[in-house]
Amino acid sequence: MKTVLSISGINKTYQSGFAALKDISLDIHTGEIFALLGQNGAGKTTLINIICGIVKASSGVVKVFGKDNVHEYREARSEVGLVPQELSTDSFETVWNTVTFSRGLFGKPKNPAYIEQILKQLSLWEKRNNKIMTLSGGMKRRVMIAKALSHEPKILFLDEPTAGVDVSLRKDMWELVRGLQKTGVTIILTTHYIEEAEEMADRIGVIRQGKLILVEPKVELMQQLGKKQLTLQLHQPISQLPQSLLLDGVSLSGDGLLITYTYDSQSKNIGIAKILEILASENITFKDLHTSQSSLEDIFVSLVNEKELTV
Ligand SMILES: Nc1ncnc2c1ncn2[C@@H]1O[C@H](COP(=O)(O)OP(=O)(O)OP(=O)(O)O)[C@@H](O)[C@H]1O
Repeated sequence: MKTVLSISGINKTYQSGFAALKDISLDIHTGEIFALLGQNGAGKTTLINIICGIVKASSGVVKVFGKDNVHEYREARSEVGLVPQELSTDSFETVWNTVTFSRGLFGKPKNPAYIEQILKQLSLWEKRNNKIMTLSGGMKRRVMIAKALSHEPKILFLDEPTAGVDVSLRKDMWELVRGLQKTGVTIILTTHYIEEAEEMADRIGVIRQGKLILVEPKVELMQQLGKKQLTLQLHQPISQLPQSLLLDGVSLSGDGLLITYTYDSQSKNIGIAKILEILASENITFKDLHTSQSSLEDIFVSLVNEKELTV
């Protein structure tokens, strides 16, 4: 897999002395959608701003298509588009002028056919002559995307693309991002919404208190998250599990009253029916049984709340 963006050993300590990023290293692959998850203040925007050259790292190296984003700033920056969290456009300008002007800022020659193409792709063509102030919030967000795409970047950063956006617009946005991916753009987005990462991402990174604590392909993460648990509350405590139940995922509580069986739906496991059969054959009776399933949300919350970093 080709690496389009390589981040190594990035640290950022703000002037206030606050260490916002701690030794971040990450490679982004061609054509993937990478979701960076983290709570408020985790460091997501700081990282994106460093990559895009808006904030200076205290140490570390960022390379965009092999170009150092400090020493070869122009080349590196020309490959990157950024849709910032805050909507900032000149309200009195038209959509067309705003997007065209943005392209000019990167020193790219005029290309009306390309601008037309992205405005159509973003369903903004009908509004091309409208002043930005006359557009709805969702349309303004699309204008921000059009601006970010105006100089034909190969990597697009979307910082909280759907913050404060209603459900239907969020779905439209997802469609749009998938469409961009099909045109060969690599996409990195930050989000608070777990479902957004679940829906969109090929890989997920979790950032907590300035540290990148996990990077996983979504499918693998979902398998971890797909864990289920069966809990059996016994009538009588037992001192230890019978030999036939000494299996992976089966455990007994300290008071000998609860047997739990944790399994993941994808992998082979001996099955609930089998466990119940063994219990019956061992004359172990239970008065209650319940199953539970951890969600992506559970895992994420437990990851970001852990006091000490163990990963
Ligand atoms: N210019 C600055 N000076 C000092 N501290 C800053 C500065 N900018 C950001 N920070 C701090 O760095 C930390 C990371 O902020 P950042 O904006 O990167 O977080 P985030 O993960 O994007 O959060 P959110 O989801 O709320 O946007 C926060 O504690 C923030 O207060």
